[in-house]
Amino acid sequence: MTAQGIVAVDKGAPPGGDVLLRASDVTKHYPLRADTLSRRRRVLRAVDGVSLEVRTGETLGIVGESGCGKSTLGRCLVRLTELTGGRVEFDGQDITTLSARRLRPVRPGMQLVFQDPQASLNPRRRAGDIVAEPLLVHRYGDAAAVRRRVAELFDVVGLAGAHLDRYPHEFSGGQRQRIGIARALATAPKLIVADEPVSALDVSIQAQVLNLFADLQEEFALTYVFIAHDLGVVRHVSDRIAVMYLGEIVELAETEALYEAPAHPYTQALLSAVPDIDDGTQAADAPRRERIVLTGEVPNPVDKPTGCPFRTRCPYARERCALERPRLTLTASGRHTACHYPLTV
Ligand SMILES: Nc1ncnc2c1ncn2[C@@H]1O[C@H](COP(=O)(O)OP(=O)(O)OP(=O)(O)O)[C@@H](O)[C@H]1O
Repeated sequence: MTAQGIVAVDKGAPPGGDVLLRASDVTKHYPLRADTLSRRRRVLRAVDGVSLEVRTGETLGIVGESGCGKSTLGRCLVRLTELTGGRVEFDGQDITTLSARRLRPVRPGMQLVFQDPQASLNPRRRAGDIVAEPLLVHRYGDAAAVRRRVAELFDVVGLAGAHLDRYPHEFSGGQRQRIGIARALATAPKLIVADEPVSALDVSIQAQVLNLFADLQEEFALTYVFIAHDLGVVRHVSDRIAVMYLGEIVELAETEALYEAPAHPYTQALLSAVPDIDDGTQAADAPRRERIVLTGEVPNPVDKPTGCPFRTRCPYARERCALERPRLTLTASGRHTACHYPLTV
């Protein structure tokens, strides 16, 4: 157990499986009302040119401060949000522009678990009906088969014996999230995008739900995209981590490499704000991180800085950073970073 009560999951080397999900230059821009004076159409760049791959069986963590576009990206990846540009391939199929009818057989394979089980479960529906819904939508079988499957799913998420005819408010927060997970598992997905699945829960419950995610991954060979703002949480579940800032990925690396030697100044600053967690693996004389306090506000995604999006807060910014947008590129140490002057090469 760590100081946070989270059992450290040894993920070992990231599975070198096939690519299950590939995002290429994904953008999601929200148009704002036209400015009456200039008549300029302004857009909010929630996701701004994201490319990434998720391999079968791995967990890709996505971290970043509130508003950086994590949820929007997660929804784009499973096409719950229409993309403004770019492309998403899932299981070898380009799903970017599939019609609702053509998307229907693809949907069971990719599911979303939401942050707030209170808000994402219909309060007027019984727990059993909530979990049965995707089975009915995707015509799983007759009523008896659906009932059996629902009972099996409750068992799988650790709610064996729970009253299926109770309403969400009759369950605890952790139990409600287990119901959300059971609903996501109902259609036997390959991919689960979990959007801050534990941030609404007490710390002691967080550990249990994170361990459930780990067990389910092993049992059902699941692939996860795990979105969180909490770097401590994401470290314990992820094989690789993508760090987002203002709608862009600024660094993508294997978890330990990222924590040991961040290449992007933003990652370095984020990590420096995380208290060192004693999970028994650190040497007693291991150096402590120096806290880097970023000055200035996160810029508005409507008026992003020219060049590097982070340059207005970057302690190392130089002239080139204002002129040229750095692309996410592979460095010699095997990580991807979008920085003209990475800290680790
Ligand atoms: N439907 C929408 N219409 C307009 N703007 C939106 C919409 N959804 C999100 N945004 C904006 O897009 C940006 C990214 O939001 P998003 O929720 O994806 O970020 P996030 O990193 O998940 O933040 P949080 O952790 O707070 O949920 C924000 O500036 C947000 O205000």
